[in-house]
Amino acid sequence: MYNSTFSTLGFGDYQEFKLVKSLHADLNTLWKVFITIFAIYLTSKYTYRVYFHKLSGIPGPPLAAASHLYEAYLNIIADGYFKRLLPMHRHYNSPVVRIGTNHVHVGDPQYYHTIYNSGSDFIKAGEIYEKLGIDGSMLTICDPEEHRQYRSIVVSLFSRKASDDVVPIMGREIRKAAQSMAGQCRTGTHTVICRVFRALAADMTSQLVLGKPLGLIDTVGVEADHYHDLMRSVDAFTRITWFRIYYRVVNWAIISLPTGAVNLLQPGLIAYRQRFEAKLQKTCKEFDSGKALEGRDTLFSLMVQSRRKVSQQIDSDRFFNDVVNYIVAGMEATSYVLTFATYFLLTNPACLAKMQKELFESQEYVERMDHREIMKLPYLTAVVKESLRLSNTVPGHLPRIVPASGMQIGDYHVPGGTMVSMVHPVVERSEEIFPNAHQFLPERWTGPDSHKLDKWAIAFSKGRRQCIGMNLANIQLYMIIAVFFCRFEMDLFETTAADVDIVDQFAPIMKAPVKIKILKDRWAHLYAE
Ligand code: HEM
Repeated sequence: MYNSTFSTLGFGDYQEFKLVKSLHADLNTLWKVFITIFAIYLTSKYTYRVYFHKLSGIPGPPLAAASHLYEAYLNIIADGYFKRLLPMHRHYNSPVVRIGTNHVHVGDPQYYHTIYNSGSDFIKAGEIYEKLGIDGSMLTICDPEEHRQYRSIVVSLFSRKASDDVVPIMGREIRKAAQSMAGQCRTGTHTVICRVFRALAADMTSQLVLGKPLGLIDTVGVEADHYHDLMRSVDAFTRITWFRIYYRVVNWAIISLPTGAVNLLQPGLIAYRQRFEAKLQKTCKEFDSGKALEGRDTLFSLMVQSRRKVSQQIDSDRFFNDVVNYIVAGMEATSYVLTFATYFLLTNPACLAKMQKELFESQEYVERMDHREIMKLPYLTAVVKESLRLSNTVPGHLPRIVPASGMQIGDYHVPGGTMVSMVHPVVERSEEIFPNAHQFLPERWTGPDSHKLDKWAIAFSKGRRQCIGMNLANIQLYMIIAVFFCRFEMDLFETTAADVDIVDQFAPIMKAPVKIKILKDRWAHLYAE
């Protein structure tokens, strides 16, 4: 009878019921043991990291010291860890705070040059840079000797002279962009200005690095929203940058994606890759057959010539990552500063009027796009410097590793091997260095003592790891601001201060795009058809 009862319950007989019951009890016990061990493990880890770790004497939020999840939450879900850092220094009243298990942040500008200047022994932190998913790109090379060798191969591409040589093509491209915006002026439509700047900057970077513009500017005015595939791809890439950094599996998963999925997520990227690979192969073949490489140097020719022996293979994945890094760094950083400059000028009519007066008085140079003369204009120079200062182009930490001897910060000794960072606003928003630091005041760069501030102009970073594209970026900033503001009377369109607040995706992303309307084309008569 018992057995029939057990069989109605789904068991063969009483013995089987007992067996399953004891198994169930064993599993329950096992589960409890597992949870207890796990809780002990977490508690000891927490206790060790917060109270006994070599950085435990440095103030900071205990959760940040205990786990990377604190930082991951703020970077992935909230607006970005960088927004919490300056308040943290105030809260703990300390020049150094512990912001991760093995990571401190310095909040006193006097240490900036120790960490980032030439001659500094603070090397880039591989823990962050090597996880960006762009292995082989200059930005991610952390070993100082490897970086020195690589940079010496390509540095001539980015010299002031090489950047000057790009100016005639830059002038042509700026004219094209301005013409398409003039068209919008006639139809009364608004422009998402960062997309025009992104197109210009991507084309200029590829002209400098690859010897030819990618042609993005030709789509401005053709595509209604100017949202080129390359921009979509870059946006898709940056959206997951923090996931890549914290969870390696994401990088692995992306590499393993089938072509169709990559095309969907990052439109056009595979086509670019094929194009660059074909060009690289062609350059290799030409060089290997003893043919002299013609024309101006490009990344292709320099990389091919730098191989230790003829026919040595170039790792195409790493080469492609390097190309992508140049284009993305050039496109995003430059367009971002230009967008901010536009916003600052359109919300500060007195500064705009002062700059325009100077531009109108030099209109012949601006029309001719004579960059040497344009770059001498004092108020425009001040506008460029102030826009660079306030736009916080690299919101992330720029982490470095403290050398073996350690570092003294105020009363605290930071041991060698610790990751140390300093976000740019520590310097760029310092009231001691830049009084009324949150205001857009180009005048601060024009006074008799203003040259002393140049030491604190750090938007491109300093030292050996300073931005290699600085010359090109500067020329673009001057030329584009000069031409657009001399030619057009513009106004913001449905754009507020909240829109230009930024989210840190390793690159800064504005909460909403800056939109403008062109009210008047002052040069319409020059370009009348
Ligand atoms: C206004 C525009 C720009 C700003 C504010 C800017 C800013 C910076 C900063 C702060 C760094 C240091 C990053 C770090 O230490 O992790 C950097 C590095 C770099 N930038 Fe730029 N950048 C700009 C434009 C460009 C352009 C136009 C290019 C390419 C042509 C470029 C290519 C690079 C590269 C390759 C690096 C890595 C250099 C190295 O590690 O040696 N950037 N940039």
